[in-house]
Amino acid sequence: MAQASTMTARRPRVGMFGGAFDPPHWAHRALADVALSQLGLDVLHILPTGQAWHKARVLSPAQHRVNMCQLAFGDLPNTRIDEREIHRAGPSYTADTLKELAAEYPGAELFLVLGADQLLAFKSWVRWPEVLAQATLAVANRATNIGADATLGPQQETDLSGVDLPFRRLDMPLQNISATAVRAHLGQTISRSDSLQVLVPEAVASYISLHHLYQNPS
Ligand SMILES: Nc1ncnc2c1ncn2[C@@H]1O[C@H](COP(=O)(O)OP(=O)(O)OP(=O)(O)O)[C@@H](O)[C@H]1O
Ligand SMILES: O=C(O)c1ccc[n+]([C@@H]2O[C@H](COP(=O)([O-])O)[C@@H](O)[C@H]2O)c1
Repeated sequence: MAQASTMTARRPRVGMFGGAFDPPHWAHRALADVALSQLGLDVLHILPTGQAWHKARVLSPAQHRVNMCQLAFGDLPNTRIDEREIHRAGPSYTADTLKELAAEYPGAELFLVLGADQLLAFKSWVRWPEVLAQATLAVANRATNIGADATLGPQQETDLSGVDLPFRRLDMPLQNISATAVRAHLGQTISRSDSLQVLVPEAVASYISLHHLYQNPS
């Protein structure tokens, strides 16, 4: 009689990393990179947000953000730029996206990659318990000065000790960059493109310059 195998197959590991990516910057790329290696992902879906119900400003046209994501992340292994939230009608809810990914990868282990600021806001997300039931939160720390202040002053880690949610930490040196600071920099600096490369990958900087993006900061 054949013996039942004691070996269990490894479940595929699928990551989801969503963002406005307006524009994608070096910290986004670093976060995708550490997620791939530290979580041992088989695939990482990068999802530019369609309608960001939680953001006050109007996002740049989706096609620009998708194109910049291709330039920022396209050469990372096992990475897919996933446009589904852009094509979905209505606000982008992560619970919907994870439900779809779970159906597309039956039996897979799902990871949601995010920064510390979004972990602190997590209980404001729509159907957040559903998100938690579907995926492991994988969180990189972020400096406390974010937004337009991101590149200023000394860096201090966000205190996550009071978070009463299960999450896994990603080990990433603090990257003092935000998209808000990139947009502010572009709106204010006279000789812009040279210094931009410390904030965004070179190909993204060239794209921004070619398409005259972010000339009026918001
Ligand atoms: N410097 C950073 N360190 C760690 N995580 C980050 C950093 N910047 C962005 N993230 C994370 O990347 C994801 C997408 O972020 P998003 O596209 O909103 O960029 P942002 O820089 O926060 O943008 P904005 O300044 O326009 O709000 C979020 O989970 C966010 O926490
Ligand atoms: O589903 C929600 O209600 C929800 C609320 C806030 C943020 N998110 C998602 O979290 C990701 C990061 O958000 P942001 O604002 O940092 O770009 C992005 O994929 C958003 O769609 C999702």
